Amino acid sequence: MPTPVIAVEKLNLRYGDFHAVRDLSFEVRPGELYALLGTNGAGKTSTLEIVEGHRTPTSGAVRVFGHSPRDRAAVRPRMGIMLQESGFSPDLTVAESVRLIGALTRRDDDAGRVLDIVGLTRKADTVVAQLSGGEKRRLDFATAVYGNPELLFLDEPTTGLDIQSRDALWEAVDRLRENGTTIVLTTHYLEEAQQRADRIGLMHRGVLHREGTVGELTRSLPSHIRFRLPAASPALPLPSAAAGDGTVVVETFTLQKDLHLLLGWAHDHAVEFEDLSAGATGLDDVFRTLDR
Ligand SMILES: Nc1ncnc2c1ncn2[C@@H]1O[C@H](COP(=O)(O)OP(=O)(O)OP(=O)(O)O)[C@@H](O)[C@H]1O
Repeated sequence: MPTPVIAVEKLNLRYGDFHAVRDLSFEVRPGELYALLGTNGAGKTSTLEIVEGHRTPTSGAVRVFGHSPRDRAAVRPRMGIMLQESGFSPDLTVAESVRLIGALTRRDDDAGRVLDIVGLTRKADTVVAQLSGGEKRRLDFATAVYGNPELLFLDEPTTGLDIQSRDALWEAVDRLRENGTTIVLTTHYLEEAQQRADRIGLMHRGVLHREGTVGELTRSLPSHIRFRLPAASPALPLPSAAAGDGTVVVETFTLQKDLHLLLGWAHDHAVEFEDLSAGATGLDDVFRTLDR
């Protein structure tokens, strides 16, 4: 097993009396996209702030590239950070902001190159105060990827972005991954994590509730087949439940087989299913199993 890029062991964080992160342990391996997901207030941002070196834990061990995250000289040049809220100076231009933050990372790059990635070339001379919310997010991303960091933190990167900007952002992430960049992602857009994460850590109330690939997290939950039946249909060949709106729901761990059986039955009985849908279990189903 290669040395992890991030190693977190028995991390605890208290805000006064409030125990926000409890005995959290996880590793992020070289080149993987690790999604730290969870419910509101689960402790994701607090955890990332510690790993990024912005916050001191109450107890526990954190290593980034084998160093303490507080060892700025060793760690900062190797990581790019896209925070949830940007801290740009409103009266600097877009290009000046990139150059300033780029200089702080001590990585070399060209401001024009990263602005091109996020489609902000035409705004290079605009002051930050005049950017839209989505443009500020894109500027955030541009500064995070300045100099192709080995480790990239993306904290809810696509919130407020239109579909073209989202696609452009993920395309840029894909290119970084081809070069071996390790990514840590938090997002509430579960389908983004479902499509892209190599592994997922699922946090709830300060605890790492579950961890694994999407397959590992969803395997223990059934898939659903949903449809409406015309009045006076014969009895179904499978156990089913009725949802409040009259939809019939079949829960199954063998989706393809049961769907085949149902469609064959419908054909034999000349029954037309209305609003038929069949879906594999998603991360959203896993989230719904967490109590509030
Ligand atoms: N500075 C602070 N002082 C006191 N409590 C805090 C502070 N920052 C965060 N908290 C609390 O710690 C908990 C974890 O917050 P955190 O921002 O890490 O959660 P999160 O998982 O990122 O949530 P979200 O998905 O809503 O962004 C929350 O209950 C929050 O209210």
